[in-house]
Amino acid sequence: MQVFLGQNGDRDVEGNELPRLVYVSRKKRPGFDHHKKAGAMNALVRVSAVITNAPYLLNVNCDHYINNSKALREAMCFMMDPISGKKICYVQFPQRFDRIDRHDRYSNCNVVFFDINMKGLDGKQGPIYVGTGCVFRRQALYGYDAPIKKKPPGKTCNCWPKWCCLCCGSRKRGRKIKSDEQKKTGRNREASKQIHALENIEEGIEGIDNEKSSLMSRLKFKKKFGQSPVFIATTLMEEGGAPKGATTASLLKEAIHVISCGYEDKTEWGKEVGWIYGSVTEDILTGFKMHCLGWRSVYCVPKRPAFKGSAPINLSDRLHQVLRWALGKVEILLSRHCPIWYGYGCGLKWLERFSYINSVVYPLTSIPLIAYCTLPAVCLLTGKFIVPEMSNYASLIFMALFISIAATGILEMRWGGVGIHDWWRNEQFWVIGGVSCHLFALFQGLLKVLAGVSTNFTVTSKAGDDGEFSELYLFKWTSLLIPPLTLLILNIIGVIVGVSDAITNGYESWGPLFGKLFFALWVIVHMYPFLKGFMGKQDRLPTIIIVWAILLASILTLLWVRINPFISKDGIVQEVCGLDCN
Ligand SMILES: O=c1ccn([C@@H]2O[C@H](COP(=O)(O)OP(=O)(O)O[C@H]3O[C@H](CO)[C@@H](O)[C@H](O)[C@H]3O)[C@@H](O)[C@H]2O)c(=O)[nH]1
Repeated sequence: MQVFLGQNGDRDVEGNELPRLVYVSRKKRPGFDHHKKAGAMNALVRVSAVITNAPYLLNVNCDHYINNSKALREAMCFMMDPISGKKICYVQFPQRFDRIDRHDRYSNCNVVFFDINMKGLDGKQGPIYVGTGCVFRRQALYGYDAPIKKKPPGKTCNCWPKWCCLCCGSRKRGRKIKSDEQKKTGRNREASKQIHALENIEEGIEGIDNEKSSLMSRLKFKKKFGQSPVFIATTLMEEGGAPKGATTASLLKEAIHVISCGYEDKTEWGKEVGWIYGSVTEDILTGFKMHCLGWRSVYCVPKRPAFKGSAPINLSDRLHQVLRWALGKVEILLSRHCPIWYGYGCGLKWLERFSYINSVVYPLTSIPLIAYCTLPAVCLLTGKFIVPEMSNYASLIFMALFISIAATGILEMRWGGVGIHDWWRNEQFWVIGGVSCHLFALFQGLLKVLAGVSTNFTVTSKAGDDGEFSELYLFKWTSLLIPPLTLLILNIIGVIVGVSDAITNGYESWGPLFGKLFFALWVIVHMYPFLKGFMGKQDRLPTIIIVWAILLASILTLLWVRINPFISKDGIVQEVCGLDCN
């Protein structure tokens, strides 16, 4: 751990002490699970509590930077709002990126998510936490319930002195409170318990009360937060501020203690406290737990982007990033924290739950999506049609559904200020990612749950500094490319076979062909950015792709000849073709 910018506290021109920069590098013992980013964040939460104990924390990825010096003040406006501020656990800013290619080929900017979905969630219980560009209330990270709304003045309880603290949720230092929590239910009880425990431990630490109950509370706190009394003391200081009377040297020593390897053993860090472990997308899980405790979050979108960062601009890195996100969601879906069954009877609102469910089940859509992308090619190759004949009534319902989906899309785009180009890129990458990353994530997630095969948090490779976008054209082979490539080739072969079939069979076969071609071409245009990703700068296909395409085409041709070998079941039918061969 190194302290920069004035070990002894430098001062600005007005004599105010300047903040110090403390660089922390965790000890990582081999064979120990350090919980990657979530573990790193938790270590930082503890160190910062011991050194400064600021009541608010800013979290930014290592490849992100502050782009708007006023952003933090905007976040504080929400946090310190006298009416609604106390219930806010975090203020999330949208992720914005530098060095993305002009057309945002792989939908890196995620505009639909950041400008439509997140804004929508802000009207419910708040946006989900996306891992960076987020200001937290420190108390919310300690696994406490959100504060309960104060009763209007007329209804204030007057039962002073005995039960005052328990009923009204206010805290009075030094006053002994009898434990009567059993009478209360749900959140009220939990909040009261915490208040009671806080009272006791505070007294214990200051040496005022050494009774058995105080000892019990202290044990409870150690079980929750670990063995550092200094850290525990800081968790009780809601308004923040460094522990009084401690020297810098002793605080630094304590800071090193709280990031030691085994500090979190047998504590609730990563389970109920701090960043939550158990998923490679620790961010969504952490935010979800806070919403379950009744907190609300806020989405803040200043005109000038608050933070900016880099994104993986080449196809393979982008697919790996999407794979990790989807894998994290499958891990949550199959865990005890799945929003379908976790956290009933607590502070999570129904619509917020619904959106969390939506954000963890989406990898499952890869299965129908693959079927929909394969069927057009199958239809073209076998001559059958994907859509069955429909009655008038069914067509009406079909049209109504289609129109309502389109209308929702248009309205969302208008309200969110999203352009058609961004929307279309999003649609394209949804299909590309859906048939590859989401499918792989589903299998990896199942393997993890059923066979215990662990998953890795690999840091995403991001764009470099060159302005040439050379990385955009970089081709890196990965097995994630196989499913979309196969579907693309299948559909292209389907189109070729369908058209050549129509050419040989004459004028009447063109009509039904158009319907079939429509669906196959729909798949192909969705895959267009994927195809571009293969071409590189020179617009040339790599050899491996040509080999794969030839192989696939040969297999399909052989299969087709086997299934439909140009002869009827009764043997070869000889027809007069009308040409005079002589
Ligand atoms: O062992 C680790 C690994 C990662 N990190 C940090 O985690 C960040 C995110 O990693 P990266 O691979 O760059 O993430 P992204 O692909 O950009 O992923 C997004 O999605 C992740 C999972 O949902 C979140 O953790 C990220 O914050 C969010 O930006 C990095 O910048 C590091 O700051 C660590 O501190 N320790």
